[in-house]
Amino acid sequence: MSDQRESLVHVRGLRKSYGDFEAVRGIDLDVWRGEAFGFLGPNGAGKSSTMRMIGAVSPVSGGTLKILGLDPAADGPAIRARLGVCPQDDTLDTELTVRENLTIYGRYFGLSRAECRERADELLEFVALTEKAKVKVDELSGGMKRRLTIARSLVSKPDLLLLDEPTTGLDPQARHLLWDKLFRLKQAGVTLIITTHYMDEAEQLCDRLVVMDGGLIAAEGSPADLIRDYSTREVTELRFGPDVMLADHDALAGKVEDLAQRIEVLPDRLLLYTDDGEHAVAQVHERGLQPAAVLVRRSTLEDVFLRLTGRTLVD
Ligand SMILES: Nc1ncnc2c1ncn2[C@@H]1O[C@H](COP(=O)(O)OP(=O)(O)OP(=O)(O)O)[C@@H](O)[C@H]1O
Repeated sequence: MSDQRESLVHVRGLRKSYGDFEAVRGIDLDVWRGEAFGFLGPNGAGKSSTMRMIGAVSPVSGGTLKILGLDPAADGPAIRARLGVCPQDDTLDTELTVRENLTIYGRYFGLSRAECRERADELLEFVALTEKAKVKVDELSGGMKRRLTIARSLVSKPDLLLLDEPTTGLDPQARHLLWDKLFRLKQAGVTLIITTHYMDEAEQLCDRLVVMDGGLIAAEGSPADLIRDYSTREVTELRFGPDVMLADHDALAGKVEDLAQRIEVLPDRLLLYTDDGEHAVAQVHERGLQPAAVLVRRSTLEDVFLRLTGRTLVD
């Protein structure tokens, strides 16, 4: 059967070096039209380096990269004209009003003044900033600035939108509002590529993602696939005070390890990976263990990451 999907970003053996240091060490992936694709990984994993190469603003050190079917070494300007980019740091013009930030960008993309005004109004409404149109950017909250940056990246009606850690530094309410906007864009058919070190963000937004660590891809799949392949249905957390854990680390782990398919020992908790959390809890009590708190929860991408790398995502 032939593959009907259109690869907007085609990556094979991609590498990025800074001097002697290799930040991206040979990765393979495809981003298909219409999906929301995520790069999940801790600080320094190589997500931004990969994103900058996909944005055609940082040269490739090795391997193959095609963006919208074009080679960034030869067709950088043509690629950049067709992408929307929302960088990690806000790069808005603080001297200008909210609206002017959009209209100026429209002019840059060759829209007429009337088209710029129309597009700016449409986008301000989409990101819920119509009431702030005449305000200077300096006066906006962090969440509003992020929404304006996203609006700006949409001025040229791109097929592919790159978002580098879109919600880092935002409060929970601002994050949820932004997720809602990104979700609507996805529904409208915009292909999204998102880097994040928040597992909940990856779970909420991404159809498919790669877990990156140390410049390599540790795993790839949908959030549900990754959880199925690399974790159990449930996780039982046994929380202890730090003093107990430090003193009885191995002894505690030894008392419960046969109850689970896998256990993880964290500074304040033991994690028991089993499909039946309630059963594990009953056994723990039967064995006379007295954790300060017990929690049975479903597995998340954080558990996948811990399994793959032995580390938590946000240390
Ligand atoms: N311009 C540069 N020169 C030298 N080293 C760099 C440069 N940019 C990134 N690095 C290094 O490359 C590694 C990967 O960085 P990168 O920013 O791609 O990771 P990341 O996964 O995006 O992390 P973060 O979440 O912190 O942005 C890090 O060790 C970083 O210090």
